[in-house]
Amino acid sequence: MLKVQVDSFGYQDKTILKDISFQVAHGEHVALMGESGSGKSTLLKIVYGLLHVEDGSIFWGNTEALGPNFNLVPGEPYMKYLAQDFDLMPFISVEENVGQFLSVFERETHDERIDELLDLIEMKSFAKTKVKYLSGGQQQRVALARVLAQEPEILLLDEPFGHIDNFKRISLRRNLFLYLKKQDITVLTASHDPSDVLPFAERTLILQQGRVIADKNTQDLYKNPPDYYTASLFGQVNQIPMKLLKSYSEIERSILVYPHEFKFSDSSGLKVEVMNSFFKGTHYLNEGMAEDGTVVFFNSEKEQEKGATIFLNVSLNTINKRLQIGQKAAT
Ligand SMILES: Nc1ncnc2c1ncn2[C@@H]1O[C@H](COP(=O)(O)OP(=O)(O)OP(=O)(O)O)[C@@H](O)[C@H]1O
Repeated sequence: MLKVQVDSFGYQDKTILKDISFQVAHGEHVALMGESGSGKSTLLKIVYGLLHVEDGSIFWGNTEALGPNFNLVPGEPYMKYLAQDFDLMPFISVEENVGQFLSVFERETHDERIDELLDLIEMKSFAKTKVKYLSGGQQQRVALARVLAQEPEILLLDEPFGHIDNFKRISLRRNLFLYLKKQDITVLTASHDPSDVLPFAERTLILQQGRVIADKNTQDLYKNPPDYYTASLFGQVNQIPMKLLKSYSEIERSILVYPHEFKFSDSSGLKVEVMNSFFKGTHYLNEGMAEDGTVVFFNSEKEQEKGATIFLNVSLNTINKRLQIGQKAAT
C-alpha cells in the first residue's frame, strides 16, 4: 500500500498542494487528473522523493520514503518516475540505454529481456540506433523501457504519451497498461488525456488548485461527475438549467449532461438552433443555442444543418442521477 499525505507544500512561499491524503493499493492503477498547473507533477515529484515535504509523509508499506533531504541520490529503489523530460544517455544505443539498468542477476536473460522491452515499446528496429538520432516520441518510448527494465514496484508516470503520435500511442498505451497490470506494478499516472485514464485506471483523483476534490472509482466518476470541472476533464459537457430541460420543473439548479446523453425528439424538450456541426469520425458534435442563449453541445449520427431547429431530451434516469449527486455534494 502506498500512503501519501501532504498537508501542505509550496515552492518558495506560494502554496501549491494542500490537505492531500490518499492511498494506492498494491497493483492498483490510479490516475491523477487536473487542469494544467493544478499540481499533478509536483505531487508525483514529492511521492518519488525529488521534492522535500515538510508537512507530510510518503509510505510504501511500512517503509517511509524520506525524500531529498535524506537521500544522496533522489528516489527510492522500489519506485520509478517517468518524467516529462526523459533522462536518457544520448550517445549510446537504444538497447544499451535499456540494458544499462538490468539487474546483474539477469546476465543470462539480458538479451531476451531487452528484446521483450523493445517489443513492448515497438522499437526493436531501432535497437542499435543512438538515442540522439531519435525523435521526441521515440525517446519517450525508450525512457519508458529503461524505467521498466528496473522492475519497479511502483511506477509514477507523468503524461507518459505526451510526445507520442496517435498512430503509436493507441497500441503503446494498451500494451503498456496491460503489461503493468500483468506484472502487478502499482501505478500512479498524471494525465490530461481521458483515453489514458478511462479504460485503464481503476481509480481517479481530481486535483484542482492543489487540492484533491474527488477520489473515486473511475467509471463512477465519469458517470456521476460531482462538478463541472471534473466532468470537463473527461471531455465536452453541458451545464443545463433544469427549467430549460423540463419547462414544468420547479428545480432551480442546473445539471451536467454529456453531449451523447441527449436524444432527439420531434417537437418537445429543449429547443435549440444549430450553430455548428463538427465531424468527429464516429459521430457529429453539434453546437446549438437555446432560446435563452445557453450554448448546448449534443451528438448526432448525421450532420446537422446550420440554422435548423432541434428538440433535445435527456432520460429521466440520467436527470435523477445527476440531481442526486448535486444533493450529496450540497450536504
Ligand atoms: N520549480 C518550481 N518553482 C516554482 N513554481 C513551480 C515550480 N514547478 C511548478 N511550479 C508551479 O506549481 C504549480 C503546479 O505545477 P505542476 O507542474 O505541478 O502542475 P501540473 O498539474 O503538473 O501542470 P501540467 O499539467 O501543465 O504539467 C504551477 O503554478 C507551477 O507554475
